[in-house]
Amino acid sequence: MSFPAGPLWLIGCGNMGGAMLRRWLAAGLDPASVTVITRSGTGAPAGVRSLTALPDEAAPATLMLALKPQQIDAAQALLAPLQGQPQMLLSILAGVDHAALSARFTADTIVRAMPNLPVAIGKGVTSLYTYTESEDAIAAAEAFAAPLGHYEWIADEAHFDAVTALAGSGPGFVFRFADALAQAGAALGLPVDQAARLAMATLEGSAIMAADADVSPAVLADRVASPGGSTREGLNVLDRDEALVTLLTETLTASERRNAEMAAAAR
Ligand SMILES: NC(=O)C1=CN([C@@H]2O[C@H](COP(=O)(O)OP(=O)(O)OC[C@H]3O[C@@H](n4cnc5c(N)ncnc54)[C@H](OP(=O)(O)O)[C@@H]3O)[C@@H](O)[C@H]2O)C=CC1
Ligand SMILES: O=C(O)[C@@H]1CCC=N1
Repeated sequence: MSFPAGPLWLIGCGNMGGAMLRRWLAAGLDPASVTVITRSGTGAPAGVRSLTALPDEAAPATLMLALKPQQIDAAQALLAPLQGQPQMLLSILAGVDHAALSARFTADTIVRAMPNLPVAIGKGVTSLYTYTESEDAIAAAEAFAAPLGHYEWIADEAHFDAVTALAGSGPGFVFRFADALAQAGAALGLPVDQAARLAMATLEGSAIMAADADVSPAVLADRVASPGGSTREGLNVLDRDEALVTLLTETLTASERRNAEMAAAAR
């Protein structure tokens, strides 16, 4: 799948915008077609035009908002003099909904995308949402999403904050789990660096195996747990009163609520 024709401008290019752009460049996007606009003029990959103000040029084919949700008003002010309108406005702003975007920006098509950090290695998850039924616009959005890893369309925008909590923030929770696993090993007396290495390699192998398996992670967990053995004793702790499920439900609920707050602030 090739990238849509025409220029791509990014407003903001930090942790996430930078990760996406670097992946696109690695997948063959022409750096000469890309412009990054930030306040500091930093963060753009080599070969990409980096500006601190809107250029005196016609609107690009694709305009991506990659600054913080709290910076949406600054983006609106920056883009006010834009000449014409982009074919696609791609927003990765957590929480900020289609209505808030369309009240501030004009584009042939507005697409919300919620990536996660592993897009940097082409193993990300990107959730997409749009009102449009234009096949060309949908194909253009998918052309940007495909090099990033797994992507799917979310049918109901009301689910977008939950999707953001699960997959957008998810790597943060998984990284924290990896750290906790290592800390728990160290608490049992293992050298700290060895516990960290073992935890990370265990997570890597388990994630790859679960992703490729034809059975659920729950079934795989039971395969690790020999009857009467030690894994079952550990699983009993995680399963007692659904402790882990309860903790993660609370975790996602808190993130989802924050996304909703940011959405409300942007309306
Ligand atoms: N980090 C993640 O894992 C994920 C983030 N997101 C979303 O991605 C967006 C960006 O997050 P993240 O990359 O982490 O944030 P960062 O703080 O790393 O990056 C923000 C970028 O916006 C630029 N910026 C800030 N203000 C302006 C402005 N007024 N005009 C132009 N550029 C500006 C910053 O550069 P400068 O300061 O030089 O202007 C910087 O390049 C957020 O909306 C977030 O919800 C979505 C999914 C996952
Ligand atoms: O923390 C945030 O607000 C963003 C949204 C998903 C991941 N990072």
